[in-house]
Amino acid sequence: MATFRELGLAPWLAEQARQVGLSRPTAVQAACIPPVLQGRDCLGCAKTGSGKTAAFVLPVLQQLSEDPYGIFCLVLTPTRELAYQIAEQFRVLGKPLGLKDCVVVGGLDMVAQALELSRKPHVVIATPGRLADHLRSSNTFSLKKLKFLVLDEADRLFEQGCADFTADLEVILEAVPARRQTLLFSATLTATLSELKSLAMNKPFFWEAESEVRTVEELDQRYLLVPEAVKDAYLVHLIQTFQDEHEDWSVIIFTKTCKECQILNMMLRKFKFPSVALHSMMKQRQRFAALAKFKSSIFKILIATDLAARGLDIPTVQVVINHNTPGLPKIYIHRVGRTARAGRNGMAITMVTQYDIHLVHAIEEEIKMKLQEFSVEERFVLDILTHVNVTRRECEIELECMDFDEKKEINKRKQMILEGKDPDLEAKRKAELDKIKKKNKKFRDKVQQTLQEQKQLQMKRKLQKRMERKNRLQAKEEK
Ligand SMILES: Nc1ncnc2c1ncn2[C@@H]1O[C@H](COP(=O)(O)OP(=O)(O)OP(=O)(O)O)[C@@H](O)[C@H]1O
Repeated sequence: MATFRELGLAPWLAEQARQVGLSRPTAVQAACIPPVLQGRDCLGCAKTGSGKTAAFVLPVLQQLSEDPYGIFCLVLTPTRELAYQIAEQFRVLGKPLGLKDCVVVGGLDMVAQALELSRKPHVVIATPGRLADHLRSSNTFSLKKLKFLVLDEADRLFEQGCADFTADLEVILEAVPARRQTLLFSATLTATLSELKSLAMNKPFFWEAESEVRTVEELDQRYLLVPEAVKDAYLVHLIQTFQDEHEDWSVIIFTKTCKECQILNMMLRKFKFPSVALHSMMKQRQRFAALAKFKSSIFKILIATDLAARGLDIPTVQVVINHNTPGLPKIYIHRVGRTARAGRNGMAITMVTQYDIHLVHAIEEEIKMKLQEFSVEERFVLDILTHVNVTRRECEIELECMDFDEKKEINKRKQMILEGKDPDLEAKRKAELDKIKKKNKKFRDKVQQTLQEQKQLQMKRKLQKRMERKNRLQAKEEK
């Protein structure tokens, strides 16, 4: 593999990379840095933890050092935590340049951000929502001279998931010049490739790591078949085992909802495990504080929603536990990619209930490999089952007293107002939709019931006939 110098990076930058521990380029860096330096657009698809961030940070810094002006580069990324992580990479690698960066994310003071933007930072790292808000509301900065537009986790930015960035991206794309270099990176680009290609029109260079399997070799991928009702007892047992068997351990547990995340955190704390929660219903300062505590290994367990599924680079994470089987294989790939990064080993354990088997098959099909079973001595789980279930119920009651659901409702309304929707009108629409759904369900149930009854009747008749035939035969034999 070539050196950073051979890829075309300046000596100062190659030296800076070496000093921060990047001695030789990874495959995605070796493939993407030269075309980016040549001025081409780039779409890079490489596995989790393979160094995609430096694959765009390094060439941007090199070009910036040659011709520094205004806001030179804009990086968009789906989560606030990820924005800070990328900014950190720009800072450490761009230290010799005296790089000025600005992070623009939601949940923090907008005025302070507007001031920072007006001071023309070299690089802006932003989540789409907040940057679009700034563009809509102020004219203190311009993106018109931008040289680079980077979309990290590019497929997520264009997905219409629970956070839909489409409207905000439209505002941003209006504000950036058409003549620019566009760089798109993700571990899962392929499904959204055609949409993304329309953004990168400057002799786009597409690179995808050559590999049949979509996850890294160093990752040991397991599943644990558990009945829904005893899931938490298995979880407590797993965590207890890690704690007992390893000196230095660090685990991320992914949950389906914010509420589940909060309850599990409360529950694990009651069992005296050092855990912190990370989900979108927490205040931004709490989110950063939780992540900092986990990164510094003060707390060994991070319980998170899919907010933490993409991009977060915490080298100490040895195990990822999926408390629910992810509904989409893509989410699975990103979640388990929080461990086994940069050549390290790691393990992912996915809890699978009787209702999730089809999801596991979809995951296996996508990643092109089979998950292995993780075995647990069930008697240990049985020993703690009642205690765990009672503790969980206590936590649920505590959370109900904290009006968690009510807060969620308030947040939802706030979000709708921000999106220009009328919450009451939306609620009315939803109620009407629910009514129709209920009616349809009632009809379906009735049809189902009738079919069932007919089936039972047929069975009964069949049985009756069989009995009659038997009786007749018996009577004949007796004669
Ligand atoms: N050339 C290199 N040599 C050694 N380590 C590297 C090199 N490039 C990057 N790394 C390290 O690898 C780790 C993962 O890098 P990075 O976060 O960029 O991965 P990624 O491909 O963006 O992953 P994800 O898809 O999860 O976002 C980081 O800790 C980073 O410092």
